[in-house]
Amino acid sequence: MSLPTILERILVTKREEIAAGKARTSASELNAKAADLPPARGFVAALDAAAARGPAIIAEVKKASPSAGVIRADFRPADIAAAYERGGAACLSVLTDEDYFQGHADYLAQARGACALPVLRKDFIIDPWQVPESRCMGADCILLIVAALDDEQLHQLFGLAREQGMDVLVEVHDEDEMRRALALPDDALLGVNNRDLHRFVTSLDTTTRLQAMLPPGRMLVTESGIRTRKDIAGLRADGIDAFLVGEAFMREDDPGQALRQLFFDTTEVSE
Ligand SMILES: O=C(O)c1ccccc1NCC(=O)[C@H](O)[C@H](O)COP(=O)(O)O
Repeated sequence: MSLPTILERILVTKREEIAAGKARTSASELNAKAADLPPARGFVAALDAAAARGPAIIAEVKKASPSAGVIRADFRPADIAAAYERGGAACLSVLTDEDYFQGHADYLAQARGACALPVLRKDFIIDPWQVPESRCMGADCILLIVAALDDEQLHQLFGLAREQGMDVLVEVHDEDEMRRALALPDDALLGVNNRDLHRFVTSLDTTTRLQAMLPPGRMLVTESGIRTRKDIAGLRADGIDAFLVGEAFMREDDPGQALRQLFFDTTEVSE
């Protein structure tokens, strides 16, 4: 019998966390609270606007990960968000999972409160209860990981998020998942995660391979393992407009400056 993947382990914990959350706050309470909130910031609109000028960057606020352990010990989400905005990010991604990423719902609120950028809640959304929960946290966009959902759940969660005014980043790892994602309405933002969830290794070729399945002109976000200007030049040459980057920024003293240098500095560097 093969060992469970990290995703399978995360989902076991997530189901327990959701059950505990539901015992504290009902879906109807969350829905009532969400109905009183101001409109979400347009996540896809911000990416589209940025992509019209150059690469569109989703900059991730990430303290730790299962593959890397603690990435940034001095972790101040508000300062990081402000730095990312100065550095030219189009949007933010904030990890809210506590057990595997040392994230927190408060980090999303702190990051969003420190800038004007739309914010993705990067977590493992598998239950309808988490949709208004995300909206109440301040999320402008949620992540749906195709590998974690059957088709019925995928379409249901997508529809609920759109009803609540949030955008949705739909993440795939392979051809079969991409086919399933393409069956969603066209306003689904598609992302390819380059990280293999069995071995943790990242391969940017995954993006190149799966991008070939998209209709021309459809935006694709490449996620994970983007570290160098050479990586970016290769993906740009393949027509990729949108990049989700965490670790490469978070290991630097000034993550915003790191973003600017990696994506927008025109000075030559040898890599
Ligand atoms: O980062 C991990 O170790 C990880 C493990 C299992 C599931 C998801 C994981 N990461 C979430 C992400 O998708 C990344 O945080 C995001 O794409 C940024 O990646 P990177 O630039 O490599 O930090």
